[in-house]
Amino acid sequence: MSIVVRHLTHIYMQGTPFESIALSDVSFEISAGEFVGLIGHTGSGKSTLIQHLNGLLKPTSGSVIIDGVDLSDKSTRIKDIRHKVGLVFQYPEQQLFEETIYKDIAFGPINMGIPEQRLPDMVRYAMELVGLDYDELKERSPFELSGGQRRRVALAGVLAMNPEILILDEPTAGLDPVGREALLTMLKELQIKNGITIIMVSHSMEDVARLADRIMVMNKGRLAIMGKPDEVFSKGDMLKSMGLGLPQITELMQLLAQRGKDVKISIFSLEQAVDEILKVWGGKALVQ
Ligand SMILES: Nc1ncnc2c1ncn2[C@@H]1O[C@H](COP(=O)(O)OP(=O)(O)OP(=O)(O)O)[C@@H](O)[C@H]1O
Repeated sequence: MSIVVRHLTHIYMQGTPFESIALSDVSFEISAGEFVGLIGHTGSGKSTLIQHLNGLLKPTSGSVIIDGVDLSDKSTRIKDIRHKVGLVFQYPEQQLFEETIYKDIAFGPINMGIPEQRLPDMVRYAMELVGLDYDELKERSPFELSGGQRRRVALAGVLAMNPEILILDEPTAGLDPVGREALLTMLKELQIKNGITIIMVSHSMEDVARLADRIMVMNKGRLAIMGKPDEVFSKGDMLKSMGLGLPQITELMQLLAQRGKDVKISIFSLEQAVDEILKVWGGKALVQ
């Protein structure tokens, strides 16, 4: 399911003294099955942008076309779009409210009018996708779980509606390192195994560099750069001028290159860096 955004502008409180241009002439396309990282300094327009992708916000001008359907067309049923495009806000676990995990995850499908006999299979499927054991957990209260597990329940609630596009606003915020890693691995698997298109807002250059096929960089309401991680992170000075940095491991490789070492600089993970360093130094100890 493709996403096409054309000349999208969004002005909050237009015509008042509080008017604020949050998005200005933003255009891009995302293909089905891509993992896109969305980065940008605070206030650059990321949240405003993602809320347009499932019709939660309406463009001041320009268009958003999901799978060939223009969300601004009068005939478009926004409810249908919301089932196809799952939006996971920051700290989604704060919106859990049912007494059991089962009821919380079934809430969306019930609202969609899914017949009751199909619900157990849908809830089981969604829980399996996020690595939660259906039989063990379905009757438990979400409030007995750890923060990371609660977030998985919230995510399962969105996945139960079988979205083709999943948009997440800083999904790892507030999780410990183990919880972060597990969640990111799970998202990558959702893309690879289930073919779900993923757009992930993140403040972590490391995470987007490692996971995203392409990265969008927002700056002051405009789409400043969109490209593969190596294209985006080759523009270090431009990123710096927007208050952003490079993944630390990329920076390390660039420093080695600047000091005359013949290393590849488009390196985004520790594993890649170790391989590259061992290749260049022939497996010998680096410090002798
Ligand atoms: N509901 C609103 N009413 C008025 N202005 C808003 C509203 N929401 C956002 N803005 C303004 O729009 C601009 C873009 O905000 P937005 O929340 O989209 O940025 P962001 O990149 O998601 O920021 P952050 O990283 O802090 O979440 C900012 O100048 C912000 O102050």
